[in-house]
Amino acid sequence: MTAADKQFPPPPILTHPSASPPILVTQGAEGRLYKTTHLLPTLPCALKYRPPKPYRHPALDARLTRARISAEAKVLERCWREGVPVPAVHAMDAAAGWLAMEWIEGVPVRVAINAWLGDAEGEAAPTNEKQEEDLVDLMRRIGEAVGKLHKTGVVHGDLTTSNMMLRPRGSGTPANGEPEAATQDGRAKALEGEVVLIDFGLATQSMSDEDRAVDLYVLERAFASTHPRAERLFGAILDQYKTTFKKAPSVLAKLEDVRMRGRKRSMLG
Ligand SMILES: Nc1ncnc2c1ncn2[C@@H]1O[C@H](COP(=O)(O)OP(=O)(O)OP(=O)(O)O)[C@@H](O)[C@H]1O
Repeated sequence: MTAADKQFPPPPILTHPSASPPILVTQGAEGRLYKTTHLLPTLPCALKYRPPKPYRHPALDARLTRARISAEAKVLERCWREGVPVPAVHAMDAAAGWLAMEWIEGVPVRVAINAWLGDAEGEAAPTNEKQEEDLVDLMRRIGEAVGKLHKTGVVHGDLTTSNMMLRPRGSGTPANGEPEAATQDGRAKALEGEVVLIDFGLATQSMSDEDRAVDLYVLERAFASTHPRAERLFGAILDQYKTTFKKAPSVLAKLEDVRMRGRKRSMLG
């Protein structure tokens, strides 16, 4: 048990006899993410728990936590209903600060891309056009997922390749959960799978071109800094976004303005 667990023990749902012993996956400033099971010991689930914040007034803290958990669940449910690739919501108790959702197998897209590109410190893995097509294909799947999200009237608020999972199709999950990139065969397979968007903690319902353009801009900036070697391929995401979402042209025009503002800001320091 960590010091944080001692201060605010995990919610009772995690110690219910039907749950498997929870594994703490991440501990962020706002919350913790556990891997456990829900209802059946064979049904893995991701449980997001927002513990009380001792520095906030308890009444305000309770209200904020409840509102955030409910908002995240509502957005996820809306996306799920409309066929956007997101984890399904299994259960929640907003007042107790937790949300249980489908566990997505696979690795974050960030990890898959960087493993495929080769160790950032070392030499870039050699690629020919045919191999590069595998990466472009993944970029298209990202563009499609974001296009579907925006079509639904949701903006994510923190689009990065860490907030997308690459779920292997069928049951071909690598046993250790690591991306397969060591062999040529593994390398080809490392980029296969379905892109699933996660972490809707900052998501909002919005139909505005400006909000959608900012969502794309955040992704563009994050992509350039996380995958500088693949930055020149970012256009494939936007091309597929345009194919998936019919209102894309006005969003992409706005994206030009947002980029311009970004450049001005960085010139001013
Ligand atoms: N449904 C899921 N299935 C599998 N892994 C998940 C799932 N949700 C989250 N994860 C893993 O847990 C990590 C943290 O999750 P998430 O980003 O939602 O939490 P957080 O950053 O603490 O949330 P917030 O930004 O709302 O405070 C993710 O990067 C991912 O590796």
